[in-house]
Amino acid sequence: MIGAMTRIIRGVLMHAPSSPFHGPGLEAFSDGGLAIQGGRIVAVGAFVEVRGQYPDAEVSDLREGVILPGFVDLHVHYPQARIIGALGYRLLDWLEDHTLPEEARLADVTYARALAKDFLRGLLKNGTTTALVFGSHFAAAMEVFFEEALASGLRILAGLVLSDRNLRPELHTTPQRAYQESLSLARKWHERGKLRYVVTPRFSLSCSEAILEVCQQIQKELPGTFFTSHLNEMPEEIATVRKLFPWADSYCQTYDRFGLVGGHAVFAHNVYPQDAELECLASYRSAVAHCPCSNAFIGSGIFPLRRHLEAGVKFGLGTDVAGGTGFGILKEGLMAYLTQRLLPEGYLLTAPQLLYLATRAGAEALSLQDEIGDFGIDKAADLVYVKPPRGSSLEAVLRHAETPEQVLGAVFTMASEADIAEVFVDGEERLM
Ligand SMILES: O=c1[nH]c(=O)c2nc[nH]c2[nH]1
Ligand SMILES: [Zn+2]
Repeated sequence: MIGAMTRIIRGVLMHAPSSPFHGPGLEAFSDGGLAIQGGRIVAVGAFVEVRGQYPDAEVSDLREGVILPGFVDLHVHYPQARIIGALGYRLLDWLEDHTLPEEARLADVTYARALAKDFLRGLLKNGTTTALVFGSHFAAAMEVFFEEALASGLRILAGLVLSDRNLRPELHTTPQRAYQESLSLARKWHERGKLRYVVTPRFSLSCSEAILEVCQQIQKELPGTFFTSHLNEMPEEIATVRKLFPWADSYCQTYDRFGLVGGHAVFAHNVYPQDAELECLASYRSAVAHCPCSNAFIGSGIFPLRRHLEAGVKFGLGTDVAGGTGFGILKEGLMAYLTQRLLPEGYLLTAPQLLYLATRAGAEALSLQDEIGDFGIDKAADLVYVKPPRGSSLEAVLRHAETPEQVLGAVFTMASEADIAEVFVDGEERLM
């Protein structure tokens, strides 16, 4: 049935199907074609060749901008979509005075549903088609979140957030309730469409050993579920965790003791890892969500990117809204670049590496590299069309760019939400 129900997207195509940290990585087509059937990519290459394979296909001409794979956000908080931009805090007072009061409002399901819509729209408008989402402490808020996520068509991994100490009473659960509510949500939503369930203790600072045991139990009962939490974000936080878990040699061990460091685990931040913690993460093939805007915004510090690379720890990018500054993964790429420049031992990131971190590395962190992350054959046709408005400064720069690296460098440096002209999820336009 070659040619039937096929659509070709024509334009400047760029993707990073392999790691540009270990080879060239970038593949670009200045007049490319990407053929889609049933939401899947069936051909990619020079337009004339793809057109030759599918002569009857409908062609969408998107030659005024750049087409990239959908972005992957490895760490973003649903309850915090409306509280971005609080200046002047550090992590622990930001949580107590600014963030947890807002999270308590999700006890109201009507509020939670409206917020879920704002949140999912925020992802889509910024070109994020897959996200590992930090959820709410309220099971009813997670029910409506999953309903909205399913309707959005986005690939969303999320779960009920668990804590039983050091937050505020409304946000605390008990081990028994945590077990029952998590299992019930996971049984209903895990692997429903593109949704996946994520076991989510907030961070060791707010969890008893009994809660971490419950997390282990849930993962045993539901193999294939994911795991996420925070790790080594700030010195004050790390010192408190040390006091709460005197038997642990490291923050990472507070999770490892309960079997929570595994191949389906993503830890946010890891700004201050010990060497042994990097070895532990690498040996389990766990991943790290690097959130450079958040790390700067709440003053956490600069991510030791080179040490992660050298230790062989997988990492991708996260916006960490609302410790972060917005839903834009492109901005995270730029901030990763800028913060590394400021470190004497910083890693000089290239444009192809930023693209990889924004797309394929996120897919690998979630073990979804066979499904998303680049334009490989049979993958979901999740695409972002970056097309700056006529007369904008980015448009002028792109018009004069001579190489794919220059184009990508300008996109990461200058593009924002206003430049995301269209987002395709499973081959369908989602922004109008
Ligand atoms: O950046 C962060 N945002 C949060 O909401 C949070 N909770 C615990 N640790 C955290 N770090
Ligand atoms: Zn976070």
